[in-house]
Formats: sequence, C-alpha cells, structure tokens
Amino acid sequence: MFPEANKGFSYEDCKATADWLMAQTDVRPTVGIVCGSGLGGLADMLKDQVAFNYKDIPNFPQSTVHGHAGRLVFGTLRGRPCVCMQGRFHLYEGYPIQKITLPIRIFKLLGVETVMLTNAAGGLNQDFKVGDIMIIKDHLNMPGFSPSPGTFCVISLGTALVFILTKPSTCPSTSCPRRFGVRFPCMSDAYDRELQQLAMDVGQELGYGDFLKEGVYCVLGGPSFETIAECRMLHKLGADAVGMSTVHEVIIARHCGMKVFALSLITNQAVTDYDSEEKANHEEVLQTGKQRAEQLERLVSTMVTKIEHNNNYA
Ligand SMILES: O=P(O)(O)O[C@@H]1C[C@H](O)[C@@H](CO)O1
Ligand SMILES: Nc1nc2[nH]cnc2c(=O)[nH]1
Repeated sequence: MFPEANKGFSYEDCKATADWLMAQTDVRPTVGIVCGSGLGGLADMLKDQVAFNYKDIPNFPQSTVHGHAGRLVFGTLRGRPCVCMQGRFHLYEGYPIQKITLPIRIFKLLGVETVMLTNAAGGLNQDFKVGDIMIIKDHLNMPGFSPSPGTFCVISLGTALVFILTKPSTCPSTSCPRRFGVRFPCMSDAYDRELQQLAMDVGQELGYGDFLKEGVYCVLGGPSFETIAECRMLHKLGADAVGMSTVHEVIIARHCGMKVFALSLITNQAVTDYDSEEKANHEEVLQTGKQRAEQLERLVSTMVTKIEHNNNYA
C-alpha cells in the first residue's frame, strides 16, 4: 500500500482538492471523462489544455499501470468545458476503494453533470469481435457481492473498521458518504438510457454500425485475467464483457447524482475453450486500443457536442 493511500478521501479532502484545482484553472467542466487502458488519446483532443500530473494534485493517488498516463486534463472539446482523467485507478493497485473513486467525487464538486467512462475489456459474448465497441447497459459488480463501493460509512477505530448507523448530521466520520448522497443508492438506472441511445445514433451517423454493440460489463478484482471456467461462468451469468474497472466509478457517480455513460472496447476475446492457444495479455489490450482509438475518440467527442448544459441532448 502507498503511504497516504489510506487517507485523504473525506468530504473535506475532496473539497480541498476541488478548490485547489479550481484555483489553478478557469475551466468549469460539465462533462467528466475517464480514459481506460490505452485510450488516453481522448484527453489529447481537448483544446486550451490545463493539465496536472496526478503526483502534483493534493490527495490524488498515482497511476501505476502502463497505458494510464496519470494526468488530469482540463480543456474544451468542440467548445464544451471538460475534464479528463488520462489514466484511472484500479482495485488491484492496492488502493482502498474510496481512493480509486475519489476523482469521481472531485468531478462532482467541480460541477460535472455527466460522466463518460471508457475501458478495455475481454469479450465473452460470442457475437463480439476484437475491436468492437460495447455500449454498457448494465453491470455485474462481482467485488460488490460483499460491501465495497465506497458508499458505505466507516470510521476507523485503531485497526478496526466499524460500520455506523447514525444520521448524516450526527455521523462522526469525516469520510461519511452521506455528504454526497443517499445511504442506499439505486442502481437499476445506473446507465443513462438517453445517452445510450445518443451513442447508438451518433455511431450510426459515423458509420460504426458494424462494430457498435451493447451489453453487460462484469468487473472482477484482477490483475490476473480469467480462467476458462471463470469465463464460461460469467457468460452464463449474463456478462458480455469482463474487465477490472469502471463499475466502482459508476456507483460513486450515480450516488452523487451525475449521469453516466460508459463503453468498453473489446480488446481481446475471453478464452472459453480448452483447445484454444489464445492467452490474454496487456500488450494485446494496448495494441487493440491503438487500432480503435480514433473511432472511439470521435464517438465520445461527437456525443459531447450533443450534450447540452443541464444534460439535455441537442
Ligand atoms: O482501466 P481499464 O479497465 O481499461 O484497464 C483494463 C483492465 C486492466 O487494468 C487492464 C488489463 O489489460 O486493462
Ligand atoms: N478482467 C479482464 N480485464 C480485461 N481488460 C482487457 N481485457 C480483459 C480481460 O480479458 N479480462
């Protein structure tokens, strides 16, 4: 675990970071973008950039994964003020979940209304091909089958973690999530349906019909890729793609009332056959990202131009 990794995510810490950022830039983003593995080129599309290395931002974790540059970039995308995480954090990097989702709460405090997330994922749906873009319509939160996503309330008493049941106003925890939203957030509407439709429409307009799909994303803890038996099980459970991120960010974004759009680039085919010679690897993931980056960037940036302030769609 990194020094400082276990603190710096209270409401006051998030507010201090947001205030620090707002003092350094005049950009007031309404759209926040998170770039998945090898998909950081999206950030380079922003004009009039003001960029910060994560290491220079108070309370921010550091990126440790190849393909995640570790920069927070402010700017405009075809005139719309945006902020873009060029690199995200994952559970397997050793950070607590509150830390990996901290930037999403900072997005909220910066004024972001819509969050757009991208990731690299393995395809489980047999109709998917490497290079397909999957609009995420729902998720399976495997690590979340035990309480996890940073929306629960804990106070640290020595080494013990104690769940408390107090009202927000009386909660002694400085990391109380109820400063951001309700205790039991609804997830049946996690992925905004109008934004999914917008993505389909924009994709059709751009001629992406052949490789634009929709489906269910399943998050696992990583960093190992799945066994054959695991891939078979996940497919049977209803997952179309499997990855190691995004879902925790989605939960935190919905918890504090932001709209969410997310997509997966299918960077590799999950292996479901014992005779297969295929072996999942990060190099292939990054390579597929490079090949499809331009189309993915065009899809997201065109969508951004059609999202009006207050989340209406032009
Ligand atoms: O940040 P994302 O979810 O795009 O990263 C995926 C999952 C692992 O971090 C990595 C595996 O290649 O890519
Ligand atoms: N868990 C998981 N994450 C990925 N990220 C990119 N490809 C994969 C994959 O096959 N499995």
